[in-house]
Amino acid sequence: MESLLLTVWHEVASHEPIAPRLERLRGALRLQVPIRRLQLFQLQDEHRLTQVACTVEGSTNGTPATLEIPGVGEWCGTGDMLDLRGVGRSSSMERAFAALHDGVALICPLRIQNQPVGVLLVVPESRSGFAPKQREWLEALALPMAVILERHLEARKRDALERAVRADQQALDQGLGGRTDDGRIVGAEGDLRPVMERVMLVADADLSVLLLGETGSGKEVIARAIHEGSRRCGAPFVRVNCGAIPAELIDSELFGHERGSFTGAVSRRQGWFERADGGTLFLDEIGELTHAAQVRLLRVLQEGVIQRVGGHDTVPVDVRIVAATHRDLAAMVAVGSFREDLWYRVAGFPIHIPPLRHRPNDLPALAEHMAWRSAQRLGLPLVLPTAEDLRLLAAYEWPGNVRELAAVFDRAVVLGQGKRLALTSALGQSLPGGNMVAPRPTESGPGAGGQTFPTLEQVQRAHIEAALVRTRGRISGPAGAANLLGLNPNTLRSKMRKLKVRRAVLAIMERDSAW
Ligand SMILES: Nc1ncnc2c1ncn2[C@@H]1O[C@H](COP(=O)(O)OP(=O)(O)OP(=O)(O)O)[C@@H](O)[C@H]1O
Repeated sequence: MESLLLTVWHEVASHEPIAPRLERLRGALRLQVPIRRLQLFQLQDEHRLTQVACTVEGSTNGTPATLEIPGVGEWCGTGDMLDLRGVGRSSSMERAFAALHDGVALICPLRIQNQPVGVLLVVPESRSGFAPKQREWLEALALPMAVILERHLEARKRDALERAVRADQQALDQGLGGRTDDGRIVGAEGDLRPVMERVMLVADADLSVLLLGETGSGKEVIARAIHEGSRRCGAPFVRVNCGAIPAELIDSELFGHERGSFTGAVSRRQGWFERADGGTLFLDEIGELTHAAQVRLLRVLQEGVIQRVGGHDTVPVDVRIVAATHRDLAAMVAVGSFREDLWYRVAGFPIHIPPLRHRPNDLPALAEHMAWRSAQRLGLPLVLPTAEDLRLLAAYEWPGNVRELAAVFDRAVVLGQGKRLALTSALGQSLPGGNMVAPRPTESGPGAGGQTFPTLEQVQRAHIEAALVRTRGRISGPAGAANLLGLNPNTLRSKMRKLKVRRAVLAIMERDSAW
Protein backbone atom coordinates (compact mmCIF):
# COMPACT_ATOMS: atom_id res chain seq x y z
CA MET A 1 0.00 0.00 0.00
CA GLU A 2 2.79 2.42 0.94
CA SER A 3 4.73 1.90 -2.27
CA LEU A 4 1.50 2.33 -4.24
CA LEU A 5 0.77 5.62 -2.50
CA LEU A 6 4.32 6.73 -3.19
CA THR A 7 3.83 6.08 -6.90
CA VAL A 8 0.54 7.96 -6.75
CA TRP A 9 2.08 11.04 -5.11
CA HIS A 10 4.96 10.87 -7.55
CA GLU A 11 2.41 11.28 -10.35
CA VAL A 12 0.75 14.13 -8.47
CA ALA A 13 4.07 16.03 -8.48
CA SER A 14 4.62 15.50 -12.22
CA HIS A 15 4.12 18.38 -14.68
CA GLU A 16 3.23 16.18 -17.60
CA PRO A 17 -0.21 16.32 -19.30
CA ILE A 18 -2.91 14.61 -17.30
CA ALA A 19 -3.75 11.69 -19.63
CA PRO A 20 -0.39 9.83 -19.56
CA ARG A 21 -0.15 10.35 -15.79
CA LEU A 22 -3.53 8.77 -15.29
CA GLU A 23 -2.60 5.93 -17.59
CA ARG A 24 0.53 5.22 -15.52
CA LEU A 25 -1.52 5.43 -12.33
CA ARG A 26 -3.96 2.90 -13.67
CA GLY A 27 -1.04 0.61 -14.55
CA ALA A 28 0.37 0.86 -11.00
CA LEU A 29 -3.03 0.36 -9.39
CA ARG A 30 -3.82 -2.68 -11.48
CA LEU A 31 -1.08 -4.57 -9.67
CA GLN A 32 -3.31 -4.42 -6.56
CA VAL A 33 -6.82 -3.65 -7.84
CA PRO A 34 -8.51 -5.13 -10.93
CA ILE A 35 -9.30 -1.86 -12.73
CA ARG A 36 -10.48 -1.67 -16.31
CA ARG A 37 -11.18 2.00 -16.67
CA LEU A 38 -10.48 5.27 -14.85
CA GLN A 39 -12.40 8.41 -15.73
CA LEU A 40 -11.82 11.83 -14.26
CA PHE A 41 -14.55 14.49 -14.39
CA GLN A 42 -14.41 18.16 -13.54
CA LEU A 43 -17.41 19.70 -11.76
CA GLN A 44 -18.70 22.57 -13.92
CA ASP A 45 -21.64 23.66 -11.79
CA GLU A 46 -24.27 22.10 -9.53
CA HIS A 47 -25.45 19.67 -12.20
CA ARG A 48 -22.71 19.40 -14.77
CA LEU A 49 -19.62 17.23 -15.10
CA THR A 50 -17.10 17.54 -17.89
CA GLN A 51 -14.78 14.68 -18.66
CA VAL A 52 -11.17 15.75 -18.27
CA ALA A 53 -9.35 12.50 -18.89
CA CYS A 54 -10.10 8.85 -19.33
CA THR A 55 -7.93 5.80 -19.53
CA VAL A 56 -9.35 2.64 -20.93
CA GLU A 57 -8.14 -0.60 -22.34
CA GLY A 58 -9.59 -2.73 -25.10
CA SER A 59 -12.62 -0.63 -26.02
CA THR A 60 -13.55 2.86 -27.00
CA ASN A 61 -15.10 5.17 -24.51
CA GLY A 62 -18.63 6.19 -25.40
CA THR A 63 -19.12 8.62 -22.51
CA PRO A 64 -20.22 12.08 -23.70
CA ALA A 65 -17.78 14.92 -22.95
CA THR A 66 -20.31 16.69 -20.72
CA LEU A 67 -22.91 15.05 -18.51
CA GLU A 68 -25.93 16.71 -16.94
CA ILE A 69 -26.40 14.89 -13.64
CA PRO A 70 -28.91 16.33 -11.20
CA GLY A 71 -27.53 16.72 -7.68
CA VAL A 72 -23.96 15.82 -8.54
CA GLY A 73 -22.58 19.06 -7.10
CA GLU A 74 -24.18 18.51 -3.72
CA TRP A 75 -22.96 14.90 -3.53
CA CYS A 76 -19.45 16.00 -4.54
CA GLY A 77 -19.41 18.48 -1.67
CA THR A 78 -20.61 16.18 1.11
CA GLY A 79 -21.17 12.63 -0.14
CA ASP A 80 -19.14 9.41 0.18
CA MET A 81 -17.76 6.96 -2.33
CA LEU A 82 -20.54 4.93 -3.95
CA ASP A 83 -20.40 1.44 -5.40
CA LEU A 84 -23.10 1.54 -8.06
CA ARG A 85 -23.57 -2.23 -7.88
CA GLY A 86 -24.66 -2.02 -4.31
CA VAL A 87 -27.03 0.95 -4.34
CA GLY A 88 -30.75 0.86 -4.85
CA ARG A 89 -30.38 3.64 -7.47
CA SER A 90 -33.07 5.65 -5.84
CA SER A 91 -31.67 9.03 -6.91
CA SER A 92 -31.50 10.26 -10.48
CA MET A 93 -27.78 10.89 -9.96
CA GLU A 94 -27.16 7.22 -9.18
CA ARG A 95 -29.24 6.16 -12.14
CA ALA A 96 -27.36 8.54 -14.47
CA PHE A 97 -23.95 7.21 -13.37
CA ALA A 98 -25.14 3.61 -13.43
CA ALA A 99 -26.31 4.03 -17.03
CA LEU A 100 -22.73 4.85 -18.08
CA HIS A 101 -21.18 1.48 -17.35
CA ASP A 102 -24.01 -0.93 -17.06
CA GLY A 103 -24.25 -0.36 -13.32
CA VAL A 104 -20.78 -1.72 -12.61
CA ALA A 105 -18.61 1.15 -11.42
CA LEU A 106 -17.49 2.97 -8.36
CA ILE A 107 -17.73 6.74 -8.08
CA CYS A 108 -15.64 8.79 -5.72
CA PRO A 109 -16.18 12.50 -4.94
CA LEU A 110 -13.02 14.61 -5.19
CA ARG A 111 -12.65 17.49 -2.73
CA ILE A 112 -9.91 19.82 -1.62
CA GLN A 113 -10.39 21.48 1.76
CA ASN A 114 -14.04 20.49 1.65
CA GLN A 115 -14.53 22.19 -1.72
CA PRO A 116 -15.83 19.88 -4.47
CA VAL A 117 -13.66 19.68 -7.61
CA GLY A 118 -14.82 16.63 -9.50
CA VAL A 119 -15.53 12.92 -9.64
CA LEU A 120 -13.36 9.85 -10.15
CA LEU A 121 -15.13 6.93 -11.78
CA VAL A 122 -13.53 3.49 -11.60
CA VAL A 123 -14.77 0.49 -13.59
CA PRO A 124 -13.67 -2.97 -12.35
CA GLU A 125 -12.36 -5.75 -14.57
CA SER A 126 -15.30 -8.01 -13.79
CA ARG A 127 -18.91 -7.64 -12.73
CA SER A 128 -18.03 -8.95 -9.26
CA GLY A 129 -16.61 -5.47 -8.49
CA PHE A 130 -14.05 -4.68 -5.82
CA ALA A 131 -13.25 -6.42 -2.52
CA PRO A 132 -13.53 -4.27 0.67
CA LYS A 133 -9.72 -3.91 0.91
CA GLN A 134 -9.52 -2.79 -2.70
CA ARG A 135 -12.24 -0.22 -2.08
CA GLU A 136 -10.15 1.15 0.80
CA TRP A 137 -7.23 1.60 -1.59
CA LEU A 138 -9.41 3.38 -4.07
CA GLU A 139 -10.73 5.65 -1.33
CA ALA A 140 -7.15 6.59 -0.47
CA LEU A 141 -6.80 7.74 -4.07
CA ALA A 142 -9.37 10.52 -3.72
CA LEU A 143 -7.11 13.26 -2.36
CA PRO A 144 -4.19 12.77 -4.77
CA MET A 145 -6.66 12.59 -7.65
CA ALA A 146 -8.31 15.81 -6.50
CA VAL A 147 -4.89 17.51 -6.42
CA ILE A 148 -4.03 16.22 -9.90
CA LEU A 149 -7.34 17.52 -11.21
CA GLU A 150 -7.07 20.91 -9.52
CA ARG A 151 -3.53 21.47 -10.81
CA HIS A 152 -4.58 20.46 -14.27
CA LEU A 153 -7.46 22.97 -14.20
CA GLU A 154 -5.17 25.72 -12.93
CA ALA A 155 -2.64 24.99 -15.68
CA ARG A 156 -5.41 25.22 -18.28
CA LYS A 157 -6.53 28.55 -16.85
CA ARG A 158 -2.95 29.82 -16.96
CA ASP A 159 -2.59 28.74 -20.60
CA ALA A 160 -5.84 30.47 -21.50
CA LEU A 161 -4.65 33.60 -19.73
CA GLU A 162 -1.37 33.55 -21.63
CA ARG A 163 -3.28 33.12 -24.88
CA ALA A 164 -5.47 36.10 -23.99
CA VAL A 165 -2.39 38.22 -23.20
CA ARG A 166 -0.82 37.25 -26.54
CA ALA A 167 -4.07 38.13 -28.34
CA ASP A 168 -4.12 41.48 -26.53
CA GLN A 169 -0.57 42.13 -27.61
CA GLN A 170 -1.42 41.33 -31.22
CA ALA A 171 -4.42 43.64 -31.13
CA LEU A 172 -2.22 46.37 -29.67
CA ASP A 173 0.46 45.83 -32.32
CA GLN A 174 -2.15 46.11 -35.05
CA GLY A 175 -3.49 49.30 -33.51
CA LEU A 176 0.00 50.78 -33.27
CA GLY A 177 0.94 50.44 -36.89
CA GLY A 178 0.78 46.77 -37.79
CA ARG A 179 -1.86 47.92 -40.33
CA THR A 180 -0.21 48.44 -43.66
CA ASP A 181 -3.53 49.39 -45.18
CA ASP A 182 -4.40 52.95 -46.13
CA GLY A 183 -7.71 52.45 -44.31
CA ARG A 184 -9.68 53.23 -47.47
CA ILE A 185 -13.13 51.70 -47.90
CA VAL A 186 -13.18 50.57 -51.49
CA GLY A 187 -16.66 50.64 -52.97
CA ALA A 188 -17.91 53.42 -50.71
CA GLU A 189 -19.14 55.21 -53.83
CA GLY A 190 -20.13 51.97 -55.59
CA ASP A 191 -22.05 48.88 -54.50
CA LEU A 192 -21.27 49.62 -50.86
CA ARG A 193 -22.89 53.03 -51.03
CA PRO A 194 -26.20 52.03 -49.31
CA VAL A 195 -24.13 50.63 -46.44
CA MET A 196 -22.09 53.84 -46.19
CA GLU A 197 -25.26 55.91 -46.15
CA ARG A 198 -26.48 53.99 -43.13
CA VAL A 199 -23.05 54.35 -41.53
CA MET A 200 -23.25 58.13 -41.92
CA LEU A 201 -26.77 58.20 -40.51
CA VAL A 202 -25.88 56.33 -37.37
CA ALA A 203 -22.23 57.21 -36.75
CA ASP A 204 -22.90 60.20 -34.53
CA ALA A 205 -26.16 58.99 -33.04
CA ASP A 206 -24.47 56.94 -30.30
CA LEU A 207 -26.88 54.05 -30.90
CA SER A 208 -25.65 50.49 -30.65
CA VAL A 209 -25.14 48.99 -34.13
CA LEU A 210 -25.35 45.40 -35.31
CA LEU A 211 -23.34 44.53 -38.44
CA LEU A 212 -24.60 41.49 -40.31
CA GLY A 213 -22.58 39.91 -43.08
CA GLU A 214 -20.68 36.87 -44.20
CA THR A 215 -17.21 36.22 -42.90
CA GLY A 216 -14.59 38.49 -44.48
CA SER A 217 -17.18 40.86 -45.98
CA GLY A 218 -15.78 43.91 -44.18
CA LYS A 219 -17.66 44.14 -40.87
CA GLU A 220 -14.61 45.34 -38.95
CA VAL A 221 -13.82 47.90 -41.64
CA ILE A 222 -17.36 49.28 -41.27
CA ALA A 223 -17.20 49.18 -37.46
CA ARG A 224 -14.05 51.34 -37.58
CA ALA A 225 -15.76 53.74 -39.99
CA ILE A 226 -18.64 54.13 -37.52
CA HIS A 227 -16.19 54.82 -34.71
CA GLU A 228 -14.18 57.28 -36.77
CA GLY A 229 -17.32 59.12 -37.86
CA SER A 230 -18.55 59.50 -34.29
CA ARG A 231 -17.73 61.99 -31.57
CA ARG A 232 -15.92 59.13 -29.81
CA CYS A 233 -13.25 59.02 -32.53
CA GLY A 234 -10.53 60.41 -30.25
CA ALA A 235 -11.13 57.60 -27.71
CA PRO A 236 -10.18 53.90 -28.09
CA PHE A 237 -11.71 51.44 -30.54
CA VAL A 238 -11.40 48.01 -28.94
CA ARG A 239 -12.11 44.84 -30.92
CA VAL A 240 -13.01 41.68 -29.06
CA ASN A 241 -13.41 38.32 -30.76
CA CYS A 242 -16.24 36.86 -28.69
CA GLY A 243 -15.71 33.38 -30.10
CA ALA A 244 -12.18 33.17 -28.73
CA ILE A 245 -12.86 33.77 -25.05
CA PRO A 246 -12.35 30.73 -22.82
CA ALA A 247 -15.46 30.23 -20.67
CA GLU A 248 -13.45 30.32 -17.44
CA LEU A 249 -12.00 33.74 -18.30
CA ILE A 250 -15.16 35.57 -19.29
CA ASP A 251 -15.41 37.66 -16.11
CA SER A 252 -11.76 38.61 -16.20
CA GLU A 253 -12.00 39.51 -19.91
CA LEU A 254 -15.10 41.66 -19.44
CA PHE A 255 -14.32 43.34 -16.16
CA GLY A 256 -10.58 42.84 -15.68
CA HIS A 257 -9.03 41.51 -12.50
CA GLU A 258 -7.01 42.59 -9.51
CA ARG A 259 -3.55 41.21 -8.93
CA GLY A 260 -3.60 37.83 -7.16
CA SER A 261 -7.35 37.35 -7.59
CA PHE A 262 -6.67 33.87 -9.01
CA THR A 263 -3.68 31.72 -9.89
CA GLY A 264 -1.99 33.33 -12.88
CA ALA A 265 -3.32 36.84 -12.20
CA VAL A 266 0.20 38.19 -11.74
CA SER A 267 -0.77 41.79 -12.29
CA ARG A 268 -3.87 43.95 -12.44
CA ARG A 269 -5.58 43.78 -15.81
CA GLN A 270 -8.20 46.07 -17.28
CA GLY A 271 -11.18 44.39 -18.93
CA TRP A 272 -12.59 45.35 -22.33
CA PHE A 273 -15.11 47.78 -20.95
CA GLU A 274 -12.50 49.78 -19.06
CA ARG A 275 -10.14 49.78 -22.02
CA ALA A 276 -12.82 51.05 -24.37
CA ASP A 277 -14.09 53.64 -21.87
CA GLY A 278 -15.23 56.75 -23.73
CA GLY A 279 -14.88 54.94 -27.07
CA THR A 280 -16.32 52.02 -29.02
CA LEU A 281 -16.32 48.34 -28.09
CA PHE A 282 -16.52 46.18 -31.21
CA LEU A 283 -17.95 42.79 -30.23
CA ASP A 284 -17.02 40.63 -33.21
CA GLU A 285 -18.74 37.24 -33.65
CA ILE A 286 -21.23 38.06 -30.89
CA GLY A 287 -23.29 35.01 -31.87
CA GLU A 288 -20.48 32.80 -30.53
CA LEU A 289 -20.82 34.00 -26.93
CA THR A 290 -21.66 31.22 -24.49
CA HIS A 291 -24.90 31.49 -22.56
CA ALA A 292 -23.05 32.40 -19.37
CA ALA A 293 -21.12 35.12 -21.19
CA GLN A 294 -24.35 36.55 -22.62
CA VAL A 295 -25.72 36.90 -19.09
CA ARG A 296 -22.57 38.71 -17.87
CA LEU A 297 -22.49 41.00 -20.89
CA LEU A 298 -26.14 41.91 -20.49
CA ARG A 299 -25.58 42.80 -16.86
CA VAL A 300 -22.80 45.27 -17.57
CA LEU A 301 -24.75 46.81 -20.47
CA GLN A 302 -27.74 47.31 -18.19
CA GLU A 303 -25.88 48.60 -15.17
CA GLY A 304 -23.16 50.64 -16.87
CA VAL A 305 -20.71 49.78 -14.08
CA ILE A 306 -18.19 47.00 -13.69
CA GLN A 307 -16.39 45.39 -10.78
CA ARG A 308 -12.98 43.81 -11.42
CA VAL A 309 -12.58 40.16 -10.43
CA GLY A 310 -11.16 40.17 -6.91
CA GLY A 311 -11.91 43.91 -6.48
CA HIS A 312 -14.43 45.75 -4.33
CA ASP A 313 -14.94 49.09 -6.10
CA THR A 314 -17.49 49.58 -8.85
CA VAL A 315 -16.14 51.44 -11.87
CA PRO A 316 -18.54 53.36 -14.15
CA VAL A 317 -17.92 52.77 -17.87
CA ASP A 318 -19.20 54.62 -20.93
CA VAL A 319 -18.88 52.62 -24.15
CA ARG A 320 -20.72 52.42 -27.43
CA ILE A 321 -21.36 48.87 -28.62
CA VAL A 322 -20.92 47.89 -32.25
CA ALA A 323 -21.52 44.15 -32.59
CA ALA A 324 -21.07 41.89 -35.61
CA THR A 325 -22.02 38.40 -36.64
CA HIS A 326 -22.10 36.19 -39.70
CA ARG A 327 -24.94 34.21 -38.12
CA ASP A 328 -28.70 34.72 -38.35
CA LEU A 329 -29.00 36.23 -34.89
CA ALA A 330 -32.77 36.72 -35.13
CA ALA A 331 -33.16 32.97 -35.79
CA MET A 332 -30.87 32.26 -32.84
CA VAL A 333 -33.17 34.39 -30.66
CA ALA A 334 -36.17 32.46 -31.97
CA VAL A 335 -34.67 29.11 -30.96
CA GLY A 336 -33.37 30.44 -27.65
CA SER A 337 -29.64 30.18 -28.30
CA PHE A 338 -29.22 33.96 -28.12
CA ARG A 339 -30.89 35.95 -25.34
CA GLU A 340 -33.70 38.18 -26.54
CA ASP A 341 -32.93 40.91 -23.97
CA LEU A 342 -29.31 41.03 -25.15
CA TRP A 343 -30.45 41.15 -28.77
CA TYR A 344 -32.50 44.31 -28.01
CA ARG A 345 -29.44 45.86 -26.36
CA VAL A 346 -27.07 45.24 -29.27
CA ALA A 347 -29.33 45.40 -32.33
CA GLY A 348 -30.35 49.05 -32.02
CA PHE A 349 -29.48 49.77 -35.66
CA PRO A 350 -28.77 46.80 -37.94
CA ILE A 351 -26.63 47.21 -41.06
CA HIS A 352 -26.37 44.40 -43.59
CA ILE A 353 -23.10 44.16 -45.54
CA PRO A 354 -23.62 42.31 -48.82
CA PRO A 355 -21.23 39.51 -49.79
CA LEU A 356 -18.58 40.28 -52.41
CA ARG A 357 -20.36 38.22 -55.09
CA HIS A 358 -23.27 40.69 -54.87
CA ARG A 359 -20.92 43.66 -55.43
CA PRO A 360 -19.67 43.05 -58.98
CA ASN A 361 -19.07 46.74 -59.67
CA ASP A 362 -16.66 47.01 -56.75
CA LEU A 363 -14.54 44.04 -57.80
CA PRO A 364 -12.16 45.86 -60.23
CA ALA A 365 -11.38 48.62 -57.71
CA LEU A 366 -10.99 46.07 -54.92
CA ALA A 367 -8.68 43.97 -57.09
CA GLU A 368 -6.46 47.00 -57.80
CA HIS A 369 -6.49 47.91 -54.14
CA MET A 370 -5.45 44.38 -53.15
CA ALA A 371 -2.73 44.27 -55.84
CA TRP A 372 -1.32 47.48 -54.42
CA ARG A 373 -1.73 46.32 -50.80
CA SER A 374 -0.05 42.94 -51.37
CA ALA A 375 2.84 44.47 -53.32
CA GLN A 376 3.42 46.97 -50.52
CA ARG A 377 3.13 44.40 -47.76
CA LEU A 378 5.44 41.93 -49.48
CA GLY A 379 7.90 44.51 -50.76
CA LEU A 380 7.47 43.54 -54.44
CA PRO A 381 6.84 45.73 -57.50
CA LEU A 382 3.21 46.62 -58.21
CA VAL A 383 1.54 44.65 -61.03
CA LEU A 384 -2.03 45.65 -61.78
CA PRO A 385 -4.67 43.08 -62.81
CA THR A 386 -5.38 42.81 -66.54
CA ALA A 387 -8.84 42.64 -68.11
CA GLU A 388 -8.43 38.85 -68.38
CA ASP A 389 -7.50 38.68 -64.66
CA LEU A 390 -10.66 40.62 -63.82
CA ARG A 391 -12.76 38.22 -65.87
CA LEU A 392 -11.23 35.30 -63.97
CA LEU A 393 -11.93 36.97 -60.62
CA ALA A 394 -15.50 37.84 -61.63
CA ALA A 395 -16.23 34.20 -62.45
CA TYR A 396 -15.40 33.08 -58.95
CA GLU A 397 -17.94 33.00 -56.07
CA TRP A 398 -15.72 34.38 -53.25
CA PRO A 399 -17.15 32.44 -50.30
CA GLY A 400 -14.50 34.08 -48.11
CA ASN A 401 -15.33 37.54 -49.49
CA VAL A 402 -12.83 40.43 -49.40
CA ARG A 403 -10.52 38.60 -47.00
CA GLU A 404 -10.22 35.74 -49.48
CA LEU A 405 -9.57 38.22 -52.29
CA ALA A 406 -6.75 39.73 -50.22
CA ALA A 407 -5.27 36.27 -49.58
CA VAL A 408 -5.48 35.34 -53.27
CA PHE A 409 -3.61 38.54 -54.20
CA ASP A 410 -0.92 37.89 -51.60
CA ARG A 411 -0.31 34.49 -53.19
CA ALA A 412 -0.58 35.78 -56.76
CA VAL A 413 2.03 38.46 -56.01
CA VAL A 414 4.40 36.00 -54.33
CA LEU A 415 4.03 33.39 -57.07
CA GLY A 416 4.50 36.02 -59.78
CA GLN A 417 7.51 37.58 -57.98
CA GLY A 418 6.56 41.12 -58.95
CA LYS A 419 6.69 40.29 -62.67
CA ARG A 420 3.10 39.09 -63.09
CA LEU A 421 0.01 38.26 -61.09
CA ALA A 422 -0.23 34.44 -60.94
CA LEU A 423 -3.96 34.55 -60.27
CA THR A 424 -4.93 31.17 -61.73
CA SER A 425 -2.34 29.43 -59.61
CA ALA A 426 -3.28 31.54 -56.60
CA LEU A 427 -6.92 30.53 -56.95
CA GLY A 428 -6.12 26.83 -57.09
CA GLN A 429 -3.13 26.94 -54.76
CA SER A 430 -0.37 24.40 -54.12
CA LEU A 431 -1.35 20.91 -53.10
CA PRO A 432 -0.10 18.88 -50.16
CA GLY A 433 2.27 17.05 -52.53
CA GLY A 434 3.89 20.39 -53.39
CA ASN A 435 2.68 20.48 -57.01
CA MET A 436 1.26 23.69 -58.37
CA VAL A 437 -1.62 24.14 -60.71
CA ALA A 438 0.09 25.00 -63.98
CA PRO A 439 -0.43 28.61 -65.10
CA ARG A 440 -2.91 29.17 -67.88
CA PRO A 441 -1.42 30.58 -71.04
CA THR A 442 -3.70 33.60 -70.75
CA GLU A 443 -2.24 34.57 -67.39
CA SER A 444 -0.44 37.90 -67.42
CA GLY A 445 3.21 36.95 -67.56
CA PRO A 446 6.08 35.92 -69.70
CA GLY A 447 3.99 33.51 -71.80
CA ALA A 448 6.00 31.95 -74.63
CA GLY A 449 9.03 34.01 -73.71
CA GLY A 450 9.02 32.71 -70.13
CA GLN A 451 11.51 30.27 -68.75
CA THR A 452 9.23 27.22 -69.00
CA PHE A 453 6.50 26.68 -71.51
CA PRO A 454 3.62 24.58 -70.10
CA THR A 455 2.98 21.27 -71.81
CA LEU A 456 -0.42 20.56 -73.36
CA GLU A 457 -1.09 18.12 -70.51
CA GLN A 458 -0.32 20.79 -67.89
CA VAL A 459 -2.56 23.30 -69.62
CA GLN A 460 -5.40 20.78 -69.86
CA ARG A 461 -5.00 19.84 -66.21
CA ALA A 462 -4.93 23.49 -65.10
CA HIS A 463 -7.96 24.29 -67.25
CA ILE A 464 -9.97 21.41 -65.78
CA GLU A 465 -8.89 22.42 -62.27
CA ALA A 466 -9.92 26.01 -62.93
CA ALA A 467 -13.34 24.73 -64.09
CA LEU A 468 -13.65 22.64 -60.92
CA VAL A 469 -12.70 25.63 -58.80
CA ARG A 470 -15.38 27.66 -60.50
CA THR A 471 -18.05 24.98 -60.03
CA ARG A 472 -16.85 24.27 -56.49
CA GLY A 473 -16.08 20.66 -57.31
CA ARG A 474 -19.30 19.76 -59.09
CA ILE A 475 -18.69 17.63 -62.18
CA SER A 476 -22.11 16.88 -63.68
CA GLY A 477 -25.38 18.81 -64.04
CA PRO A 478 -26.03 22.25 -65.52
CA ALA A 479 -23.74 23.94 -62.95
CA GLY A 480 -21.04 21.29 -63.29
CA ALA A 481 -17.55 21.45 -64.76
CA ALA A 482 -18.41 19.04 -67.60
CA ASN A 483 -21.08 21.42 -68.87
CA LEU A 484 -18.69 24.36 -68.57
CA LEU A 485 -16.05 22.52 -70.58
CA GLY A 486 -18.49 21.16 -73.16
CA LEU A 487 -17.77 17.54 -72.24
CA ASN A 488 -19.77 14.50 -71.25
CA PRO A 489 -19.37 14.04 -67.43
CA ASN A 490 -17.96 10.53 -67.91
CA THR A 491 -15.43 11.80 -70.46
CA LEU A 492 -14.42 14.49 -67.97
CA ARG A 493 -14.04 11.93 -65.19
CA SER A 494 -11.81 9.75 -67.34
CA LYS A 495 -9.70 12.79 -68.38
CA MET A 496 -9.41 13.73 -64.70
CA ARG A 497 -8.13 10.24 -63.89
CA LYS A 498 -5.69 10.28 -66.81
CA LEU A 499 -4.36 13.74 -66.08
CA LYS A 500 -4.37 13.13 -62.29
CA VAL A 501 -6.51 16.20 -61.75
CA ARG A 502 -6.65 16.99 -58.11
CA ARG A 503 -10.05 17.69 -56.76
CA ALA A 504 -8.16 18.59 -53.57
CA VAL A 505 -7.89 22.10 -55.05
CA LEU A 506 -11.31 22.66 -53.54
CA ALA A 507 -10.33 21.62 -50.06
CA ILE A 508 -7.43 24.00 -50.36
CA MET A 509 -9.60 26.87 -51.49
CA GLU A 510 -11.90 26.29 -48.57
CA ARG A 511 -8.94 26.30 -46.22
CA ASP A 512 -7.55 29.44 -47.85
CA SER A 513 -10.79 31.32 -47.54
CA ALA A 514 -10.01 31.41 -43.81
CA TRP A 515 -6.41 32.47 -44.46
N1 LIG B 1 -14.57 47.72 -48.66
C1 LIG B 1 -13.31 47.36 -48.35
N2 LIG B 1 -12.27 48.10 -48.80
C2 LIG B 1 -11.00 47.72 -48.52
N3 LIG B 1 -10.66 46.65 -47.82
C3 LIG B 1 -11.64 45.88 -47.34
C4 LIG B 1 -13.02 46.19 -47.58
N4 LIG B 1 -13.78 45.27 -46.98
C5 LIG B 1 -12.94 44.41 -46.38
N5 LIG B 1 -11.66 44.77 -46.59
C6 LIG B 1 -10.46 44.04 -46.14
O1 LIG B 1 -10.81 42.66 -46.11
C7 LIG B 1 -10.33 42.02 -44.94
C8 LIG B 1 -11.50 41.45 -44.15
O2 LIG B 1 -12.30 42.51 -43.67
P1 LIG B 1 -12.94 42.51 -42.21
O3 LIG B 1 -11.97 41.98 -41.20
O4 LIG B 1 -13.51 43.86 -41.95
O5 LIG B 1 -14.08 41.43 -42.43
P2 LIG B 1 -15.09 40.84 -41.35
O6 LIG B 1 -16.42 40.77 -42.01
O7 LIG B 1 -15.00 41.62 -40.07
O8 LIG B 1 -14.50 39.39 -41.15
P3 LIG B 1 -14.90 38.31 -40.00
O9 LIG B 1 -16.33 37.98 -40.20
O10 LIG B 1 -14.01 37.15 -40.31
O11 LIG B 1 -14.59 38.96 -38.69
C9 LIG B 1 -9.53 43.06 -44.19
O12 LIG B 1 -8.19 42.92 -44.53
C10 LIG B 1 -10.07 44.39 -44.71
O13 LIG B 1 -9.07 45.38 -44.66
